[in-house]
Amino acid sequence: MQIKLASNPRPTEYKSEVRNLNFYYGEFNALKNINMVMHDKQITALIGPSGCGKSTFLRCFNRMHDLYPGNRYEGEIILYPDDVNILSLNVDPIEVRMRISMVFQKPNPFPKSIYENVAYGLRVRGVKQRAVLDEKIEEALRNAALWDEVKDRIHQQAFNLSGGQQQRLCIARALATDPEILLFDEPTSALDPIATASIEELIADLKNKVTILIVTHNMQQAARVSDYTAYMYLGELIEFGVTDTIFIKPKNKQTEDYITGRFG
Ligand SMILES: Nc1ncnc2c1ncn2[C@@H]1O[C@H](COP(=O)(O)OP(=O)(O)OP(=O)(O)O)[C@@H](O)[C@H]1O
Repeated sequence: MQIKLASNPRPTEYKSEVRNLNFYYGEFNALKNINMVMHDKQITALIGPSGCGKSTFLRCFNRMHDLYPGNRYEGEIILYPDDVNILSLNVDPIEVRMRISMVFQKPNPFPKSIYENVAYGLRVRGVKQRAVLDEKIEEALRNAALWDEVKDRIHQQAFNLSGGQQQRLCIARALATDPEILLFDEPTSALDPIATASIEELIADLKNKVTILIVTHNMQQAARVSDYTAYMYLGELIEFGVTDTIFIKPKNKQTEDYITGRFG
């Protein structure tokens, strides 16, 4: 369906704008004509029943699908302020992934020290000076609310950390290279309630620094952390709007049925 955007859109308020996006796994049309905006330094949640296309949509933003043959995009994902269509064949997916980082469902640190995990992306970008690395790593760990817990054992194996700490380490790793957008694919589904609460708190704090798109199965989580919510069903974007409106007074019956647990 066509989503009506603000009548006088001011792109400076947007970090990204999705225009007529279709995505195909081979012949299968997994995303159908999606139109949506992402507001700058705000949190947008993607919700909807299993298989509706949330992860597929999220993965378009860092061109993850390019890694597999037979996948095809149509339409545009515009990144502001420079107005670049990140799906364009002229745009290098590696460039896109420098600007748009992803945190996965299960914490996936590398089999390296805490320090080297966070240093990884910086080293790929050619940062060599020890003082610069030290400074950037401390900043990223502080921003991921992990510094105080690890500062005395920063050269120890990342696998020694708890699940929640490992996920915060993955967030620090993603933050170290100063991305403009952070993508989260169900970042707390493998964590206990206490670790989940600390990650949610962290995500809420991060929006001062970065624009966030988060896929979650957990509607309470979407309601707690996000500013905007998109409800998807069978590859379509059914409704998009301010989170409070979507949860309290959705316009679409399908959204309402899902939110109230009558469906899905
Ligand atoms: N690699 C693939 N090849 C073919 N079809 C796929 C592939 N990955 C996902 N799909 C299909 O695309 C549709 C959307 O899947 P997707 O994983 O994006 O949904 P989702 O909303 O994230 O689901 P969940 O909440 O269960 O993780 C589903 O019908 C799924 O079966």
